[in-house]
Amino acid sequence: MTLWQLFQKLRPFVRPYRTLVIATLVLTLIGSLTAQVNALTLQYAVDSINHLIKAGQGLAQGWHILITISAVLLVKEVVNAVVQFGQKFYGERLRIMVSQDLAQNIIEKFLTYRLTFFTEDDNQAGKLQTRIDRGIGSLTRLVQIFFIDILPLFTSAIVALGLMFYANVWVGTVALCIVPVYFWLTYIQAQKLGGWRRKLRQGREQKSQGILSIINSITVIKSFNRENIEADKQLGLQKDLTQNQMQTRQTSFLFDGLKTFIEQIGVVLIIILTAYFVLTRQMSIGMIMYHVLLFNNVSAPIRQLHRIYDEINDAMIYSESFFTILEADHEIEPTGQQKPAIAGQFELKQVDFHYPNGHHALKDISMTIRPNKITALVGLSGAGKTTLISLLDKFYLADSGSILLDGVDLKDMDTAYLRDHIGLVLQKNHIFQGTIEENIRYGKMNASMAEIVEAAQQASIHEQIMTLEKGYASDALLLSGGQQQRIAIARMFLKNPPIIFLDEPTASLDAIATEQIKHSLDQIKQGRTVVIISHSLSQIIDADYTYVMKEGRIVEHGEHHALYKNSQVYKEIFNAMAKSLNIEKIARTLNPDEDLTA
Ligand SMILES: Nc1ncnc2c1ncn2[C@@H]1O[C@H](COP(=O)(O)OP(=O)(O)OP(=O)(O)O)[C@@H](O)[C@H]1O
Repeated sequence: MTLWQLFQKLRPFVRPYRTLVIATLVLTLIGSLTAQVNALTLQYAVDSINHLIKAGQGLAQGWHILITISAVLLVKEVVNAVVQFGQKFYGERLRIMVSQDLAQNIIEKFLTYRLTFFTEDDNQAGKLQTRIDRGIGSLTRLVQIFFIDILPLFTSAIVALGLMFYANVWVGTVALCIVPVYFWLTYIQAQKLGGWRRKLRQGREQKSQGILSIINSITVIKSFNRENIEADKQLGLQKDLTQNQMQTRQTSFLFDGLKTFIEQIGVVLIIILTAYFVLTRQMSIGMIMYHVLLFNNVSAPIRQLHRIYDEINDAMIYSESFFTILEADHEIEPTGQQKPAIAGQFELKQVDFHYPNGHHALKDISMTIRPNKITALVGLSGAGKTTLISLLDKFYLADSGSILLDGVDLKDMDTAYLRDHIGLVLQKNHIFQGTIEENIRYGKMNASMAEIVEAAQQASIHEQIMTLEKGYASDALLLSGGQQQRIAIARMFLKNPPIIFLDEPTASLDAIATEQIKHSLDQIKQGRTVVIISHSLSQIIDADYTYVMKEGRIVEHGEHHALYKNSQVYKEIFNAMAKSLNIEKIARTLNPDEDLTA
């Protein structure tokens, strides 16, 4: 991306703050004029005093000069203070507002993206966050650099150069000739530093990632006694970082020295040239100070050039990936228009699905999920059960074949409408940062407290919530895994949808909680379309109809008894589940007197 393209992309974000931009520009112009006042005043002071001395006059006649200088400098300082404050304040305000809009825009945008976007390798949680953070950081820095650094400094430099040319073409030309040398040195410096600075940043990121990883894996590290290995890993990173820092500093100091040298040569040349004009009576002596101070204003922005160059380069790199995310319109979740009355009958016809990484997860799936019935999906790990539910919820679209809900193709159905009618409880707990109340309310944003309590009671978690000091205002993330799962179930009770997908809803619960929830789930299953994935015998037996999946295909289906009698895979899985439960021993424990072999 070129700088011009970058500015074009930033324009819509800056446009709403036109007044701020204009105010900053006006102040910048005033600032660049006041920046030249010192040079003018000093020239006036030197020439006037020189004139007095030549005329044999003293302090008595010079008072007015001192008063004029003091008044001019005082007014200039006051104006300058106001201008600088306004300029920094408006510039900073602009930066903050643009940063806020960029952040909000990208969040609003990627919330509309389909699930495949989030499962792409480049968009994993940490990576996506870093790309967004860095993008916003560098883009707002660019706005800041432009309005707070570049614009005032360069305007002042151009005005100073103009004044030098106006005073004398030769002096102006000397000042102008120094600029390309400076530019060239800065360019080389930025080139050399660019790579190292990037490595430095990467090193710092790796270091903080490393610390994070240690904190996250502290239990494993300690249980394996691997503290020394982890410390050594960090030492390696630290050494690279230190070496990089030293190299960066070395180069910086070298070039800073070179640039100061060139700048001083410029100053000396200007003094010599102006002195020549003074001695040949073409200029007054005050012009020496005048030119030196103006030249200082010319070289000031160039001194910062390598930093600015570097930051612009960074901004271009990071903002590229930021805008890739922001402009990924092809990732926007597709939606149809239809909003039919939902009875809850799914019809799948020859559905095929590949994940974005190419994994063929569903193959030629044809099945019917009936309303008011419980349909179980059974299969070994990785068979494709969760994937199938994801397609029913339109998280992914089938590659081929069709999925109909009450006769309407899911592709033609309004996606938000569809999801309003589906309740999803997954095997992983989905608890947001916040209170228990907020977490349950997620199922129905305008629910009353009474409804929330009722939902919690249905999910058998109310009593436990009441034992907490803060009750429903307690931090939901502090609950145990089982309790969190029941909060998720309460959320679904509150949503009260006609279709329910349960993906191992009791997998993380203890036996008693499972039993309590089983009762609640039995209640909510009434009169709805329920699809349940479970490795629990009792839940599978309860299903009205069962589909058995293997390696992405439906291999068997039927009602429990018939299926068990006539199937292979189902029988195998069912027997294995029963065996793992050690049913014989359990039965003997429960009925010690019964002859189990009879
Ligand atoms: N986001 C993904 N990208 C690529 N492959 C995936 C993704 N999610 C799942 N898979 C793969 O698709 C296959 C089916 O996974 P799925 O989660 O549907 O299985 P499952 O039957 O629900 O298993 P389990 O009982 O362990 O939850 C697996 O081989 C899995 O590795």
